[in-house]
Amino acid sequence: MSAQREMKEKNPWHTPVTIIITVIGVIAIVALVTVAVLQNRPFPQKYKYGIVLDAGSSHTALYIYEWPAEKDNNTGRVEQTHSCKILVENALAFCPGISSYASAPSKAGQSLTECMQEAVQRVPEKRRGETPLYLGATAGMRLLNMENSAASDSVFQSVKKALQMFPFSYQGARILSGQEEGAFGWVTVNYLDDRLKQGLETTGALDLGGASTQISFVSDNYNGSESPSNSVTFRLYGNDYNLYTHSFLCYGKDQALRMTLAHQSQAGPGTVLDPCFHPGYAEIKNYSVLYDSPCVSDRKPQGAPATFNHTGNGNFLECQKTIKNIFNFTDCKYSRCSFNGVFQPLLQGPFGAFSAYYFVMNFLNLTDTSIPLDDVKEKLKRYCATPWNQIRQRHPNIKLKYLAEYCFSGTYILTLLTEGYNFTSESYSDIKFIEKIKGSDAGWTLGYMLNLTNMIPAEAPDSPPLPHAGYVSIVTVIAVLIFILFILSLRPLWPSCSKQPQIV
Ligand SMILES: Nc1ccn([C@@H]2O[C@H](COP(=O)(O)OP(=O)(O)OP(=O)(O)O)[C@@H](O)[C@H]2O)c(=O)n1
Ligand SMILES: [Ca+2]
Repeated sequence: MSAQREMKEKNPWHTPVTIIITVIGVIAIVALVTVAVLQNRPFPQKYKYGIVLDAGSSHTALYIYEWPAEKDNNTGRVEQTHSCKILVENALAFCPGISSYASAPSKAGQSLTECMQEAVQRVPEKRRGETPLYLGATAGMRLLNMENSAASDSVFQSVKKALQMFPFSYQGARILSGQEEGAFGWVTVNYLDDRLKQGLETTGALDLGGASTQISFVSDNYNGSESPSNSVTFRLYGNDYNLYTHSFLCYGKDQALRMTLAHQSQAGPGTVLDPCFHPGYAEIKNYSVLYDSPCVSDRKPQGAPATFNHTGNGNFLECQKTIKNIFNFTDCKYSRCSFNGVFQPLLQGPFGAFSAYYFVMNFLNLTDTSIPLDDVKEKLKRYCATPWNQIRQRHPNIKLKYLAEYCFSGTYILTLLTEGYNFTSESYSDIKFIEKIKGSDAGWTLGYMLNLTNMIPAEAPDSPPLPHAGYVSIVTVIAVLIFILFILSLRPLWPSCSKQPQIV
């Protein structure tokens, strides 16, 4: 025992100096790591907000987006946090967009109030003043503007007045061009999929609205020289994109239905036996309502009675034949065309098909594009041939107007994709019917806001060479190494083996 005590007494590690040095070393390392952690600690998340109103032909919807305040310019992080559908029903329009207020413009502004009040609740008070608010109108207002520009101006006046009453930073209300609508839909899809930031192959965008439809994609054999009006170029995160885009006005599903019906009603006044509606479907419809659109107004039959009897006979193949009549496949002055003499390069890459593409195919249980196209047609054939009273019984909760049109809409979608845009049995499986991507709705609104707020930089943003955790780990390792080196440097003071006392 006494030998042990003697050894302890002689051990230089137990001298006050080495103990003090060790304690100071440990304190220094702890202090260094604490400073590194605190200094680089991520700030508590603060968010910024942006609001976009999508004034479509058949409805208006409000979207709120948010992103971390300190990442304004670094993107990849803007997300939709809330959406609100403006629900108004009046006798004239089933679920009207702002263009249906042409005869009572003041109501257009009023119709937005409820969703705007919701937006006020959703955006924290101190952020409201800096939150940009945009309204973009699409094909419904394009058509109204063509038909009656004074009425279109009054609708915008009413909408502007209403929006300016709210505590946001109002940035304007305007009609988007078809090109913008197509291009921003493409930006949204690729942004949400993180394809732009990583420079990955992009996804094409297919948008089917009520009054227009857009197709946008990047094709290696398109540089914009053939048909420059279809070209949109972007530089995003250091990559150049040459996008092909086209918007077909009047080829949204509601206007396409009007055109198809107008074509059929030209056969003679009275009854229209429509293969795109179920057997047993019969409704008296008004000619003036059918022809109340610039898409069909020039075809209005002269001296026709006020109404016609719209009856269905549910025949997919006949329906497809009838729908083909609204496309012109003969005139093309380019190397290749989709339809109506519009240039379209070779289809390329995967496609995301959203809005009515999704609503309709989802209802019909046909969103799975791994099902061969022939089987999809077979299913639709059976669906169209199902009697109207059975369809009504099967879907008691779906509004009759929507329900009656799904056979037409499904057939129109397949016709547009295969005959119009030239998707084949093989390339059909490149299409994905989508509603949302990572919680945000697919559509032009997000791309529009990202563009107007300059939130997608042209060049790849500089990022710190190391992430926070990496930085802290490296500082810790270096500090520990320095400490070990220091201990090693005290080696001469270590007790040597030869001096070890013998225990007997
Ligand atoms: N659950 C839903 C919602 C909408 N629709 C229909 O889908 C079509 C397109 O809707 P939407 O994409 O909302 O069109 P808009 O944006 O209003 O029209 P546009 O883009 O042409 O201005 C409309 O015929 C609408 O009646 C549908 O069948 N089922
Ligand atoms: Ca739309």
